[in-house]
Amino acid sequence: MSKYIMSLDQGTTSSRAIIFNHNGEIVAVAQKEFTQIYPQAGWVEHDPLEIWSTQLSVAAEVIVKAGLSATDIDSIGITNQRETTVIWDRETGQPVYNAIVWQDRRTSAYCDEIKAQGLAKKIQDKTGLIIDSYFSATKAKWILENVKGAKEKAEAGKLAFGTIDSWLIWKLTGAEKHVTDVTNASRTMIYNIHTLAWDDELLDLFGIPKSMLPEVKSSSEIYGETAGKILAAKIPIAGIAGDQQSALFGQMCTEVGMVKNTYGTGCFMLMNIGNEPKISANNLLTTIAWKIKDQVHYALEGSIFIGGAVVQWLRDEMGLISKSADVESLAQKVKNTDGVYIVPAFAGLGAPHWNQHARGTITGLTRGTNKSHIARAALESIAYQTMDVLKAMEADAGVNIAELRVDGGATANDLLMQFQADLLKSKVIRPEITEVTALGAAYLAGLATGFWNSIDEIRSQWKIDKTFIAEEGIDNTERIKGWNRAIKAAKASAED
Ligand SMILES: Nc1ncnc2c1ncn2[C@@H]1O[C@H](COP(=O)(O)OP(=O)(O)O)[C@@H](O)[C@H]1O
Ligand SMILES: O=P(O)(O)OC[C@H](O)CO
Repeated sequence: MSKYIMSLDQGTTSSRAIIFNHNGEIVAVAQKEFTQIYPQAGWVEHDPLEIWSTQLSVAAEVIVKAGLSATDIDSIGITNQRETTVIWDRETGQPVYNAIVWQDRRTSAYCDEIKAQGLAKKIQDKTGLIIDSYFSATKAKWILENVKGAKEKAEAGKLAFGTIDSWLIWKLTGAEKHVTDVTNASRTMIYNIHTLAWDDELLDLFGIPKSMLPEVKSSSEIYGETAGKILAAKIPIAGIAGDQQSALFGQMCTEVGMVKNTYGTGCFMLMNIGNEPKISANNLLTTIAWKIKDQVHYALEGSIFIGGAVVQWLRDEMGLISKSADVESLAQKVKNTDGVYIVPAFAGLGAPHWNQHARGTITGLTRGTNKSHIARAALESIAYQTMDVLKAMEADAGVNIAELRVDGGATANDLLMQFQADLLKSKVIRPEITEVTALGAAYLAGLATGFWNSIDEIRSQWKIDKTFIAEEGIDNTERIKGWNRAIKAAKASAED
């Protein structure tokens, strides 16, 4: 029996490949960043061919790094940045346009239009989603309407639509398989999460021909195998999940009520809500967590567009730090922000505010404000946004969330994690393996091939690195007031 699983983690800023052993431990990692394309304000694109070439090269590299050969790999799990939309020509395999990234806001005005037509409830009831340019449907519509000849070709069945998982599998299988899984489909705004089918009425609304769409599969099954010489052996592809759902699974939030928050470029909090797709009354999304065999699990999700990216902004645009990790020591030089708040609404505000036009805002500046206050306010903004989502989730679920499992790059920051625990008054639990996104997809693949026999077998692999507990006696009333004032200011620019 082969002893390893390879996870391909295609993220917003980099393509990664990680090899895990049977104990769920990391054997090797390879990573490549790729180009972010900003054609105009609010637009974000990726070159699908660069996504493919970086992903393929890290897959080959990680096998060598681990000292293995392709035949040692039992199967591949794929996890990906979600919503990002690729449309390609079935015959030539060439994308007809760059991938339009989840952060891209070009379809905001159209989204406002369909909201004004009163479609919000219908769309949320069917898809679990809140109308926003974040999701794939309006991005696909934009490509079909703005790329010359695309609409006609699509109608003639010559084009294929896919989220990044579909695109990678199409490439990995040598144009054999055009598939996706339920988790990715549930981010498109054209997939009915109750009937588990593409929704004809919504396809009509967005002008997307059904013939373009991938076949929707479960998250854990053998979809196909790598073609020819792509990886020096034919390896089954056996797991797919959008990266946030994959992290929920990798965190082993397999019981109803368990919650994780991933602190990466954005922050994404998901709660397992079991087998019924409860629609949020508090501006959260309902999404599919995974489907294993015939069992569908749903999740409530709060998506925050700018999380760790506010630290990148301090580094790249403000020049206050030279590497992300330096934000902690800079912020630690002051005891508090002295009343300064940053609302990093650089791409509007996601959950629970859903304001496409809000702008990033700094409030509370005084003559004495220095770099450290700004660094601290930037870090705290990640925690405050998380608090807003958690409160909405508690209201929806009617429970007190006493424990939050955390992962992602910014969880390395102890100052942030402690502040988060203080603010939420919940336990913030960081596991030993923070690469849970990749691990989740590896588990899904390994469960399909029999590499692992059951969820019970893998549950014990999840281990705590550190638990952050709120300091006793902290009163958050004043600082939360200040945050709410700052949020108002960020929204005010949209009202004008
Ligand atoms: N020590 C740190 N403190 C705060 N943020 C950090 C730290 N280290 C990394 N980050 C942030 O974490 C993000 C990267 O996390 P990662 O999980 O790799 O994200 P993604 O998968 O979205 O690319 C970056 O936005 C970076 O600024
Ligand atoms: O690539 P990440 O980790 O920033 O995740 C992006 C999310 O999937 C967007 O919904």
